[in-house]
Amino acid sequence: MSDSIVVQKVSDLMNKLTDPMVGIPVVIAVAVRTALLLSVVLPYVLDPYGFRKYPGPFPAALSKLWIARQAGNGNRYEVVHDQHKKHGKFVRIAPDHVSIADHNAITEVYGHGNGFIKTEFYDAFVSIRRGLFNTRDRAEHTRKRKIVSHVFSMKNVNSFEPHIAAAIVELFKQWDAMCEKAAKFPGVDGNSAKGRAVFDILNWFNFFAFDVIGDLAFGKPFGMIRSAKDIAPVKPEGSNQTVYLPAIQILNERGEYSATLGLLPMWMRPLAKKLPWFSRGVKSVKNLAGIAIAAVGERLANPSDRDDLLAKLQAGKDENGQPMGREELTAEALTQLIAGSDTTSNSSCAIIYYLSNNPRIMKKLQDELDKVAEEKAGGEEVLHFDYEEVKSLPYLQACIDEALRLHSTSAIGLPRLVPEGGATILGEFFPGGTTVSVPAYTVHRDTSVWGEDSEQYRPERWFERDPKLLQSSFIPFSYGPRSCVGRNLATMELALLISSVVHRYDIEPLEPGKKLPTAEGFLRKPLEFNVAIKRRDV
Ligand code: HEM
Repeated sequence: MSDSIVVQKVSDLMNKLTDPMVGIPVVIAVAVRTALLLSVVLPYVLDPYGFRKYPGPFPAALSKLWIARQAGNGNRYEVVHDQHKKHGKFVRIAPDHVSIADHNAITEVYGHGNGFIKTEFYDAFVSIRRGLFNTRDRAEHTRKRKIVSHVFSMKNVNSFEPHIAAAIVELFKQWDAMCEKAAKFPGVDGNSAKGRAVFDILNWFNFFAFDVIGDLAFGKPFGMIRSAKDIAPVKPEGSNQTVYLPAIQILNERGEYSATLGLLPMWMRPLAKKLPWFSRGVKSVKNLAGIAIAAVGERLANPSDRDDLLAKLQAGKDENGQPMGREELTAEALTQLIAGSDTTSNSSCAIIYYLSNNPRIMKKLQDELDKVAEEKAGGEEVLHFDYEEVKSLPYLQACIDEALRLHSTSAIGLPRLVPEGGATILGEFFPGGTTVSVPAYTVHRDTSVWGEDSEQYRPERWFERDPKLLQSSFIPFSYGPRSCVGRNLATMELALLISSVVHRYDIEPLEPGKKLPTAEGFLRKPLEFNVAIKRRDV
């Protein structure tokens, strides 16, 4: 696009934006318009990063507001994906940000020792104080990561298994009761008439994930499965009173708010927080912190000899032998709650969505699990599996991975700052201080890696294609020094929950073939998934 057309387009835009300034002295209106115009057009025309050559939506080249708007609409991953389909592997999604949809860029952007750090996008996620997830400083991150990665070593994670198993037992008590009721009192409509219990399985997976992380990170489950309610004790910052609030809803609101705020220029953020939509988000951030303050406070006031994540965080020491203080401990426990709850429940929901919509695959997985159950109990009832029994089942793992690939709860390109001196990625030079990202949703659909049917849910592809290539293109937990520290725990939780659910219940979608409705904050979240279930005859 020629520079004069750009100036004209932007000028029209600015005129529209500043129209309401009726009544403001003409001189001021003109000055404001000119300042806005120059701040947007000059960088475009001067092209200091050499980014004008990259295709993408025109407003994205002018201002960060374009990408912030996509995030606010809840489908940034999809809009960026469509741009890549249209333009290829490089797309400019903000004046200083290029999205690179190529698996070969993953190690270059996210790998160890490359010097790329998290951008100021992550500042919008800070509450109480910086935790492992939103710390940007490299030295501070290394210090925290040393303490926390020890907590999630395979040996430690194995000691968490009884807490997960207890939550599965609790969940099945509720589901069994609903199944029994539905079988005894078949309803008049299609599914309950068949003696199936009908419910939104996403809700239950949320209750499950919150109870597990509450149990591990705060010393006891929130009791959501038992009460079948989204409710948790909260001590708002600066208050001594405990109130009860919907934690899952608060977490969702906070994710949407932070993921949008983080895309606005720094100077705009304090102003944006005054707008009604954002001010609700500010409240959610405070309330979420209040959950950690209440829970950690209670645990510290009543020390226990429990062997859980909080105990291990308390015992953890940095390289100087220093443990974390109370505030840091609370912030890290909060980080685990945020990072380890709806990531797991969204993924569990997506896995069951794909399995129940593909009866052939579900049956094949059930056959694999029935064999294990037979070996374990010789025909007696198996309430749930142990990790040792399911961790190496090839088809189970392929079913889980295939759903993580397609759903990608972390779907956006996680933004990283190019280090001083710049970097060359896939032959293209990116100056220091610019932002690059590799979008998981798009990389997970690359037909040259996953096959022409990459949009299909087909676990068999994991046995047919080059395993090295697939693994190097599979980033549900990201990659490198900032990849998911809780991956071992998440892998165990998913394997235990999915194997046990699929073995015990026959699950049908209430509306077969219906697209899973999603909305994206920081994560791509399913909105609901209604199923009709009954106990299997096993
Ligand atoms: C299926 C479940 C999960 C998925 C898909 C997932 C995915 C991810 C991804 C993509 C990142 C990188 C985020 C970024 O760079 O912005 C991440 C980081 C992180 N995850 Fe997970 N996660 C899961 C479960 C968990 C669990 C169970 C925990 C802990 C209880 C956890 C704790 C963390 C933490 C603390 C970080 C920040 C690590 C750092 O910056 O050093 N995650 N996770």
